[in-house]
Amino acid sequence: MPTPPAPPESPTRYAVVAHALTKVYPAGDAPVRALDGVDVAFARGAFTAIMGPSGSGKSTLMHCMAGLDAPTSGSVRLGATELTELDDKRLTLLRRDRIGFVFQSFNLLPMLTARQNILLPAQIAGRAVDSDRFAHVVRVTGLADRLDHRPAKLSGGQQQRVAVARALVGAPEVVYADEPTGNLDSRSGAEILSFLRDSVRDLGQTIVMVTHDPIAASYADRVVFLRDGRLVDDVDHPTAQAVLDRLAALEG
Ligand SMILES: Nc1ncnc2c1ncn2[C@@H]1O[C@H](COP(=O)(O)OP(=O)(O)OP(=O)(O)O)[C@@H](O)[C@H]1O
Repeated sequence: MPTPPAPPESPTRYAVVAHALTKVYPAGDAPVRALDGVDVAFARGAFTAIMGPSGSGKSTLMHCMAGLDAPTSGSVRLGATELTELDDKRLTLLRRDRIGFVFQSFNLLPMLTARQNILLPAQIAGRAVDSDRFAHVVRVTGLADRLDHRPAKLSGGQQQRVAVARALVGAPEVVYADEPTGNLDSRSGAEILSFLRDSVRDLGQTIVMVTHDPIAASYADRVVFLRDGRLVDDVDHPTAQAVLDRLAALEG
């Protein structure tokens, strides 16, 4: 079935727009519909969390929106670019040049210093880093006196701060954070979430975060909820309690 085009306002108000997004994993007689017609738009300069019960499709949605996985049907736009029309090579370039990533497992290169890790994506892309932005990101993440340390000499919280700085320094159109506090103690996790929130407020960054944690979600401007591959709820200015209540309702 042909997919209707994404809404025309997407290049301006929204950083990312998914329309009628469906992902089916073949599994013999019982294929899994991980996404089942999702329509969602992520506003520029906003921090949005994606939540839902285990298996509801959160990771699949993020992977399809980030060009890491191809949907079965539907459309994903980053700005004015339709991701589903791009071949693998162009998707790789788009991820490199226009998207930042923060993963649960930090994903730093152990032989490089914090500074080298932060600058690596720009270096690979042959892109100059704005020195004011670098200084700002280093200052807000509190890494100024750690820049010459290798990851093994940094705590988990500091390593994740490096990963956040790396994602932010190139001012990507969107940063996807996948359980960014999953490996951190609560104090380090709160710091990382504050950096993410501040980067939205101070730098106008757009962030989309998958999380299981209602407290983490309460740092976001908005939480969208998935169940069985469908978008079923949406909360603005969430409190941890409001998120817990919605999750309980979804899981009940
Ligand atoms: N590569 C795959 N092959 C087959 N099925 C898959 C694959 N990846 C995900 N699925 C299935 O798709 C559904 C959605 O999975 P997904 O990982 O997106 O959910 P999730 O909400 O992120 O889950 P969790 O909170 O447990 O990480 C699940 O039923 C899952 O088993």
